[in-house]
Amino acid sequence: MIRLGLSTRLSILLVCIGVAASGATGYYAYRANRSMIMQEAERSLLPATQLLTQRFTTALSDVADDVLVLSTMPSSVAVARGDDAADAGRARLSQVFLRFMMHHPEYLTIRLVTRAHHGLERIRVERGARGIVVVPDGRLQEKGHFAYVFDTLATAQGHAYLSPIGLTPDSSADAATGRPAIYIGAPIVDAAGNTVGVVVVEVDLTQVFHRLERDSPAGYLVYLANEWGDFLIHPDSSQTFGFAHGRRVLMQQTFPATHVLFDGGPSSVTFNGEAGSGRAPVHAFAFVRAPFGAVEGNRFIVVGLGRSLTSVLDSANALGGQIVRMVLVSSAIAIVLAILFARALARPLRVLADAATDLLDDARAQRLPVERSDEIGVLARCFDRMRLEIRAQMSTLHARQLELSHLAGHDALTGLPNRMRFMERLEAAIGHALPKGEQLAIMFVDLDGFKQINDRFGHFAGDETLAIVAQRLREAVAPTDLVARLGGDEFVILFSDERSIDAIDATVQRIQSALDEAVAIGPHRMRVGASMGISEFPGDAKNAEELLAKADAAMYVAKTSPRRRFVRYRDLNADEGQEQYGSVGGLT
Ligand SMILES: Nc1nc2c(ncn2[C@@H]2O[C@H](COP(=O)(O)OP(=O)(O)OP(=O)(O)O)[C@@H](O)[C@H]2O)c(=O)[nH]1
Repeated sequence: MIRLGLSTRLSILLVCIGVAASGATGYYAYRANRSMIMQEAERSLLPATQLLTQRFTTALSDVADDVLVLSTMPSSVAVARGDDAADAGRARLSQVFLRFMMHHPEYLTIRLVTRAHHGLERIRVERGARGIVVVPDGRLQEKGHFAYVFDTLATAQGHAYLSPIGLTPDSSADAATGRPAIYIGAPIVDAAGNTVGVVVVEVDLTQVFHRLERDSPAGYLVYLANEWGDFLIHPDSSQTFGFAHGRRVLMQQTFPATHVLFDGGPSSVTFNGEAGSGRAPVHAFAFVRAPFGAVEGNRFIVVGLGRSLTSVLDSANALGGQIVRMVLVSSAIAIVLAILFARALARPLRVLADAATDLLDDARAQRLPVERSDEIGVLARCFDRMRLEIRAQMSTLHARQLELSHLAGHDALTGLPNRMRFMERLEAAIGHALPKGEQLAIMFVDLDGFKQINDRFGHFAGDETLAIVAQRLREAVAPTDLVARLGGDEFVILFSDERSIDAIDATVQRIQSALDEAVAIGPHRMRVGASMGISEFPGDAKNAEELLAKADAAMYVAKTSPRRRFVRYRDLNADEGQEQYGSVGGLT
């Protein structure tokens, strides 16, 4: 598995944070901008809807004004009362009605209905297939059972009655069967204050609706519903006047957000398609409830406008694209900065780690950021102090180790290598000489009569003597030769250099001369003799132990010989008088 360094991991972390932060910022900026644009579109839609509503109600008010004018004409009162002189007046009034019909193509009928005779029509002018006609008396009907008659009769003087909007029945004007229509009526009140009849105008709303749609901005969807929610205007005409075809298509079902308008809540509501209307999410909607008519059961209408948000959201989407580019650029910058920052942070740590890896490397230690004033600087300074202390401790320890090692391999009294160190050096020398076929020799030196010095002058004098002998032996041999003390009064010398081997006899002479010189111990002067035995590699032995034993044996022969101070081991077998050295017979 690849192990990532601190710098890499820190870079990845910072990059992730940077990219996530810029991405989240961009995303929320886009969302906020989009919802702001949509809310603005909804808000701006509301005044347009209110204006449209006002136009619709104004159009109906104009009709109501006409009706009120007609109902207050003196001839209307006379005709409604059925005065005998009214026939002439009725003819004139019919003409007035006719003219109103001519000026208002949306009027389907204008009726004057008397209260008497079960609401008998006294005048009816209607728009038929053959144009506007005054209906002859024979076709006039009793209308007292129609709501628009008895509701208008119940309406106060000076007020107009507006019927619910419905489709014109078959019995209406021939040319307008099945069209959206409304009855607007006003009571005819005589001088005594009695309501004697009504004037009712039947209005074809098709043209009003068309005008509303025409007046609304292009591309807008127009909706109109009655107080129960039945669509009267809908972009899809099959959704309108469902109640007339035995099915209800209700605004509050199509747009659940409009429920509040029908439940007596606020008089307007705005939302967009994303607010759960079930419509395409690319539309903003505004719906306004407006009072309509004055009679119970005929209370209000709801007008709505829908606006496509496609063009509005285009700018949001353009901004979204720009945000994506900005996020990409800022992410790239974040990546570069994160890498630089992580490296800058990790570099001093790496220097610290390098210095910690090798405490003895001064070049690495010199790169420590000790001059920094931050936490890393504090850490570096602490580390540098610790490093110097460790180094000092290590030097001390090393010196002690060397001392111990020296003590372990040297004799404390004479300072010469001891037996153990001598054997190591001898084995090493044999190992070196063996493959090269070289020679080497050792000399065993044992003092004569040393015990007497101890006994006569004390142990201290013996020690002094041993130290002086060691010094003289060292001076008597070549620098390449190794003098060691085996213990007691026994010394040994290793000759590994070829010239030293050749000059052994001369060396023996020098040793003897050196030892013959009296040793001064305090006021006393004494002589110390020595017996020497020499063995050679590879002639006498093949290994260190054997070589030493044979030098010892040769020395022993010399010690026991009354004439010889030194003996070569190789000479022992050659000597015929081995019995003369019988004490070494077992050593060979
Ligand atoms: N002062 C002193 N005496 C030591 C030391 N080591 C051993 N000795 C003594 O050295 C003496 C050696 O005895 P021997 O081997 O009989 O010595 P010698 O009298 O020279 O006899 P030969 O070797 O047989 O000639 C003993 O008395 C030891 O106690 C030492 O470090 N210092």
